[in-house]
Amino acid sequence: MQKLRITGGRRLVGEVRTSGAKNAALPILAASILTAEDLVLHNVPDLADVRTMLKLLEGMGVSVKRSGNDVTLNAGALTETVAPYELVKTMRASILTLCPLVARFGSASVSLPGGCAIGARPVDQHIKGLRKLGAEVEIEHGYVNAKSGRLKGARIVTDMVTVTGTENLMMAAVLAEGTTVLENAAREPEVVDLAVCLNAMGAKISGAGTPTMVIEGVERLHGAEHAVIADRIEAGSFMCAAVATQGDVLVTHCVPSDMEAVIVKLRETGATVETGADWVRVKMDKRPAAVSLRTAPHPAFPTDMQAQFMAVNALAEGTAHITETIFENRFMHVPELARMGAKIEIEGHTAIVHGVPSLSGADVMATDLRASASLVIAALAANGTSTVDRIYHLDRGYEAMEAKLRALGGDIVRINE
Ligand SMILES: CC(=O)N[C@H]1[C@@H](OP(=O)(O)OP(=O)(O)OC[C@H]2O[C@@H](n3ccc(=O)[nH]c3=O)[C@H](O)[C@@H]2O)O[C@H](CO)[C@@H](O)[C@@H]1O
Ligand SMILES: C=C(OP(=O)(O)O)C(=O)O
Repeated sequence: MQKLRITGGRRLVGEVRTSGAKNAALPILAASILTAEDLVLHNVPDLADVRTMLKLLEGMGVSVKRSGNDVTLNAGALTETVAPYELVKTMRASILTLCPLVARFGSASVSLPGGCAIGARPVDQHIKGLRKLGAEVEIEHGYVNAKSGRLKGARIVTDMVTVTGTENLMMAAVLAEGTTVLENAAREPEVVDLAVCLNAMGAKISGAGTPTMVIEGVERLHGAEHAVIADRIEAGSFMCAAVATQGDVLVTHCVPSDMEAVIVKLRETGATVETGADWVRVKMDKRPAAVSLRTAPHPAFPTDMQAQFMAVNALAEGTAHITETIFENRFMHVPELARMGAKIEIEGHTAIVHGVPSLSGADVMATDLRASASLVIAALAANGTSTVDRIYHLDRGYEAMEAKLRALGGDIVRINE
């Protein structure tokens, strides 16, 4: 089992390049199903989840050529419209193959992803929306089985803002007959990136990035070339690490305007945050001030940055209230941070973090993707050595994280134990 061994107490200083966004790359890879022509993608991060999505698509008959961060997909010979449980259970984003399969082939059988460590994560809104577009959808033996002729445009209002739901339904609507209006659509930059890619493939989507998207269906999509946007969560994780270690880090190749809520909170810690067109520099020369926050859909503070900010608050001066409104069980990092000396109480959806002057290195266990990042940040700032176990969670979503942190001066190595 691989672990990270981290000896804390070193300021992170230097420059780090942001990778492509996992949460944009995965839906865009699934969009390759929508055309028989080549989809040429750049800036695709090398992550466990990306490898899983490519394996899933290859299993369906999609041809995949990969060279570094460039991937060319061709679904011209796709013959299999089943997403099996064995792959889906390792990556929820597999559900994103459902709507493109139904839209282009009129049938799909995709394993239900089920819950995961952070919450129940149902997909009822995807199913409801797909039915509204005219598909027959049944749940049988743990699979979502869908059938339809050509889908028909409709007005769909989701009960809540759902990122994957918006993405899936966009991919159904692009090939439907007539116009679809998606109300209460997610506004995340990754949703916008998918829309940009789909429009490059010939789709007619307007309003991406607003709560109302209008999608005029077309008969077919064609090939396209697209570069995946920067990973705002990876960039934000490095920014938190800079604050926690009282460092000075220039994060390049990112989109500061996609990270406004995070940048506001970083400034509240007392850090100096400068931004340019595609970079953010975070400088910190003192113990951070405690910063309260509440997660909510974009453009509010992202749930995917909650755990990393918890690590900063664990070391802060004062008490912070962190309220998680998206997932019912996204505080699994709390008991692990406590092993490092953090003082955190949980009351319902809120974690009350009483900052301590220093954390101490300990053996801790990652429970999910962003919890892993939180533990790494805490360990980089702690006195002494920590080991972070179960880093396969981290490898799902961070490209070369330990190499990037080492280049900033962090004492971090991957060990096999
Ligand atoms: C709005 C939001 O912040 N979404 C986050 C969510 O996206 P992800 O797409 O995984 O989750 P959704 O946005 O779909 O879910 C938002 C909320 O709606 C609920 N829901 C969703 C779909 C559905 O059919 N039924 C239903 O009840 C979920 O349980 C959750 O409480 O997790 C990702 C990974 O951490 C984050 O990158 C996204 O920022
Ligand atoms: C939890 C995450 O991913 P997923 O939705 O793939 O589980 C995440 O990106 O933080």
